[in-house]
Amino acid sequence: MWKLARLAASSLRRSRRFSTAIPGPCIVHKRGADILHDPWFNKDTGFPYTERDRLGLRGLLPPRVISFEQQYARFMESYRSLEKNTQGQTYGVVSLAKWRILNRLHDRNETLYYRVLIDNIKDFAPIIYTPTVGLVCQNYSGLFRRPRGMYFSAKDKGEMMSMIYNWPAHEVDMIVLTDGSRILGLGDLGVQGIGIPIGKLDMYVAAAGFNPQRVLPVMLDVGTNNQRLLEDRLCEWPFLLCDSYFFPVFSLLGEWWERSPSRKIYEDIYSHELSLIDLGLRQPRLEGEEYLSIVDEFMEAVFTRWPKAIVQFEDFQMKWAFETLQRYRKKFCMFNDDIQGTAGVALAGLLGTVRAQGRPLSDFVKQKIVVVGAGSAGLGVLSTSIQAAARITGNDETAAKKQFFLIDKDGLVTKQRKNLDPAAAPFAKDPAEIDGLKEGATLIEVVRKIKPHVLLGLSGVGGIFNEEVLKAMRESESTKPAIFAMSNPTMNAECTAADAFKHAGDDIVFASGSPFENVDLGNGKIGYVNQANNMYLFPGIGLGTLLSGARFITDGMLQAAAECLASYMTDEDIQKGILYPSINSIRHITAEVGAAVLRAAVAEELAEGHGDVGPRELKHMSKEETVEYVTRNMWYPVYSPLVHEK
Ligand SMILES: NC(=O)c1ccc[n+]([C@@H]2O[C@H](COP(=O)([O-])OP(=O)(O)OC[C@H]3O[C@@H](n4cnc5c(N)ncnc54)[C@H](O)[C@@H]3O)[C@@H](O)[C@H]2O)c1
Ligand SMILES: O=C(O)C[C@H](O)C(=O)O
Ligand SMILES: [Mg+2]
Repeated sequence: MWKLARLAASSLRRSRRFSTAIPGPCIVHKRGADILHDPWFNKDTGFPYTERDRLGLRGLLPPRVISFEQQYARFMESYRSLEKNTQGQTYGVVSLAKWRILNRLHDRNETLYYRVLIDNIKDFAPIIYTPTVGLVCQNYSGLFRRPRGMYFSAKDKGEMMSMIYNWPAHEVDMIVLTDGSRILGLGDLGVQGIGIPIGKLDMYVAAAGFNPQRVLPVMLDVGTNNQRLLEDRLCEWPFLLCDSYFFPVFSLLGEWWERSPSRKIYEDIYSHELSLIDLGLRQPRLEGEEYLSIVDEFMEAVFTRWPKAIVQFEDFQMKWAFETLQRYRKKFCMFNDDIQGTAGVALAGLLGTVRAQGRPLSDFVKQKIVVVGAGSAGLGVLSTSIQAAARITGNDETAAKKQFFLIDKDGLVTKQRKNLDPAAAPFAKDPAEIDGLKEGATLIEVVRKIKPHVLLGLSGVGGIFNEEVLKAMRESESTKPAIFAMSNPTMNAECTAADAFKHAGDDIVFASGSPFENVDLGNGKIGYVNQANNMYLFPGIGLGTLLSGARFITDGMLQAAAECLASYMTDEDIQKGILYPSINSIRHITAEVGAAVLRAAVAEELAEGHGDVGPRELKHMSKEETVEYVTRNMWYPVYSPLVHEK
């Protein structure tokens, strides 16, 4: 099946790439230079002469017409030479340089950008998405050149219903929204968190074929509690306003400069282009009702203008992640990716680890799983996995819960915990169940005592699966212990792939949220690295929901997505420790996931249809026809003839 999937994916790519079919026209309401400056329609030197005439472009471009294929080759050539020229430089310098060259293309010509992204997704996903997107967010104010998406701030209260009409597209299918309060494992980055919705939506376009003209990244700026951003270094050190090229001049000031507190800041700015001015509101985050009233107003505005849009909540701190999910999930078409998308991807991986041991899925309930991190992601994984275990055995959730152990920053979570977080309470252990372990037991104590089959990290703390913990996993009761270091970005991963294989042994299954290279174990053996990242599900959840026309995203639809991913891999691959498909076939897996979500919506009688395809037609589609329908509806970047209409 896996081979078939790959073949299908590559033949889809090939046929599209060399297709001679003439794409349908695209109506534009602008002419001349306005078109050249609009990345949705711009073709750079690719405008044919007839189009140059029709659109008033004659003379605005050099005379030679360059084909799409030539433009593509030219871009890839510059990208490869940038790779060559930055060899030996630090990760930060190289990856930001790569991000910049891609971002410039994104800002100029989206058709070409998405084509190079789709065709080179394995190389480019780590740049436009995790992990580089984390570095981009950290430096966003400094990297900012052109706005992308929309910004709604606490200052816009009462205005959002009209502001939403400032967005130029008539239709929007998918919105990714953040308030910047928990960006990957990097904490509160305020307005700079906008990089995350942009990166997620790039994946929506690349993996699910959303039309880039119908997606919208949104930042809800309600302030920040990040002291560094609040202090706004520009105001503290006004003389730093001068251009960074003056840095060498400052160096001439000798010892005074050496001792100056500004020096470090200036060096940061000079060497990494760090921002001097944060672009967000300089106020502490709104809390309580004030906060919720802003989100309420935004949601009302969105669904008033685009009643069929879908909103993905992304990287909200835990308290608001749970609260907003409960508040809106039965009112609007929305989901929280960190809670629900992550849970499905993790569950698919956990079921894979049972198969990797050559055991039937019913043995899932016999696996002992330690989850490290009791935040939105960790708790989402726990509740979804417990529900799945209960379904598999037909037992109730109380029985299923016994196999899971939860650890947070204060150690093992038990019912004896003072100020136990209500969200974590359902997973807190009874002292009678933990046989000798105490409330707050450390990670190493828990691993030594429990000898878990799986150690799964969603703590955001880099390196906490240290040598001692990984070595203790050698005593696991599993024949193939699994280590999931799911925190992002790379620096925040609980361990590296190399360390996991080195300390826990060659016979483990390894997955991480950010990509690592496979590990050479010697003697021709390879330690496979899986990327357990919600990117395997959110694009399909969004696409399946859109095409079904469902007004809500139910647990049943999410469960269908997770089950589809879990059954995607062959036993042969799973035995090798490969739990998820290669990112190269992300469009194929997304079509399957999208179809599964759509069918679940149909089964729950929620599907209202999309475009010309009504609920009855959806209902009568076979499984294969649904996959084909979803695939056919994926946007693919080709230059369409532009037709001007006033
Ligand atoms: N791979 C993926 O698809 C994926 C998806 C979602 C989140 N994540 C990552 O998971 C991490 C956590 O996300 P979140 O939304 O749950 O964050 P969160 O802030 O809501 O939760 C973090 C949790 O980790 C716990 N923690 C902190 N220090 C700890 C320590 N030393 N030992 C044990 N636990 C500790 C905290 O108590 C808290 O419960 C982030 O790095 C994020 O990037 C990955
Ligand atoms: O953004 C990612 O790469 C995954 C996840 O949503 C996260 O918050 O870490
Ligand atoms: Mg996230």
